[in-house]
Amino acid sequence: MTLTQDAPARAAKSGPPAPQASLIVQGADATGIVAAVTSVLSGHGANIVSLDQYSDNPQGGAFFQRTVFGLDGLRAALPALRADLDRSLVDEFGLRYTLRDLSVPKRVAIFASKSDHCLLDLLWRHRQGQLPVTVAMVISNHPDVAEEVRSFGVPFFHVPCQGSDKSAAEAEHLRLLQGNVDFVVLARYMQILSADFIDRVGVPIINIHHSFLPAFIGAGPYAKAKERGVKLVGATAHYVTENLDEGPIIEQDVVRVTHAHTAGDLTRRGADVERAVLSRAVLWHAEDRVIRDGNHTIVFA
Ligand SMILES: Nc1nc2c(c(=O)[nH]1)N[C@@H](CN(C=O)c1ccc(C(=O)N[C@@H](CCC(=O)O)C(=O)O)cc1)CN2
Repeated sequence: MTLTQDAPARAAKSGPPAPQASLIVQGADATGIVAAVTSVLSGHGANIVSLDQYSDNPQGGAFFQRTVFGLDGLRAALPALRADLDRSLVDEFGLRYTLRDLSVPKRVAIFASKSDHCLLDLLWRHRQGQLPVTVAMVISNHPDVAEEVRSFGVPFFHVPCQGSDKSAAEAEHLRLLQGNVDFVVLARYMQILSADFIDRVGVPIINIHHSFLPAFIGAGPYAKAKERGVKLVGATAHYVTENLDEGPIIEQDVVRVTHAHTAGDLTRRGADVERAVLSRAVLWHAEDRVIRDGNHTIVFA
């Protein structure tokens, strides 16, 4: 007869849940990193809520880890936590890390042009509480969506951008953003950003491209897809670099189409995919689930 003794039920902590933070670690893989992270966190009385890790080579390559932990008195503890993480992860292992209080949502600026489906989808999801961000503003090179954006209580700025010289528009963008956002989203914004702007804005920029990259880079992908006779159309959310539509991919998806679909049908079917892909990418970025590694990403979704 086997007697089993259930472990005594641990009494759940009463009161509000402890504030949570994300700790993102990346760098050269080595033995002992996980132990170092958990040792620092436990030494401060933190409770690990989730921990995801990826090493790209068992023989020693790159190390990526996302940890979410809860800690009462988190805000006051952050300086001492950083000091211990600096000593352990940076000085001992030569790693990079970010530590962020998840109760402070990232601030995002959304850029749009005439197609408004991705923009309005993000604003609707945000109003529903599905996107843990603060929408700081919407900027568009067309005035069409001004009233709808303002109906969500979000500031709207019309910054015209015609012709090849975009320097005046980009200068105005930088003035509006003025270091007051944590990332930018291009929600079908149809202007190519200069390398100078990308450098000076200084925060990640997420774009939704309306094709399953690397197919059909650039403008008019649905017309190109119809011409090619594809059986799938898709969308790709990626970080923006100066190389058009070639930045690190965050998320993709596709939908089936047939010979009977017109280019307009492809556009309409693709729009649903664009909205879903962009909202997932924005959510994952907002929750520190995406780690950039050169022109690739590691996504702990
Ligand atoms: N530096 C980058 N800028 C932008 C990227 C990028 O990856 N790197 N993505 C684009 C979005 N995009 C496709 O998803 C795209 C937008 C616009 C064009 C384009 O040819 N635009 C013309 C003007 C078109 C117009 O005025 O209607 C241009 O800018 O000269 C191609 C692809 C956003 N920017």
